[in-house]
Amino acid sequence: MQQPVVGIIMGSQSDWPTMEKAAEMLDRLGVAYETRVVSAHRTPDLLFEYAKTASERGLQVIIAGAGGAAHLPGMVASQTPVPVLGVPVQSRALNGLDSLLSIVQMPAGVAVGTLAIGQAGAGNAGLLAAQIVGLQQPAVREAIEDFRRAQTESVLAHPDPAVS
Ligand SMILES: Nc1c(C(=O)O)ncn1[C@@H]1O[C@H](COP(=O)(O)O)[C@@H](O)[C@H]1O
Repeated sequence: MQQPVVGIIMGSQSDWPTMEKAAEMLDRLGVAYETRVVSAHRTPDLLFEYAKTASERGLQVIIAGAGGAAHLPGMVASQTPVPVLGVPVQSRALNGLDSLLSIVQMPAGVAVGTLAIGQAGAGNAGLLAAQIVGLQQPAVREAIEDFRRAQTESVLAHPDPAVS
């Protein structure tokens, strides 16, 4: 098995239906990844250990998804030089607006690249992670170009909606 270069982490097992979209994208683009449940609130020691060892373990990007009081991406970013992409998971109470604001409003000096709420954001986090990894892996760059070509062809294959 290939050494993972992307870490997909999430605050709870309940985030997996969202975060699996990131995994699916990485599978499609041929990028090796690992998945873990890590929570700033419920498993703080594990969070610190995960973030502090990420770089030496070969991770090049971390995708962190969390919902509600979503402190996970920011806390991970504070403990590693590896770039962190944050995915706001859609919460039941506030539809993910709470998650989005928690992740996007980082203080200056600690960066998290924030994606859109929910599955679309998770898929795009996978794509963006692959683009970062692709800077050093030509095969991944080619897979991204193939993906884009297929996407364009699929849009063009559908007829335009009729105007009545
Ligand atoms: N936001 C966080 C963090 C964190 O930021 O560390 N840990 C768990 N959670 C979030 O709590 C929500 C509910 O979790 P449960 O479904 O386990 O109750 C999840 O969306 C998770 O990401």
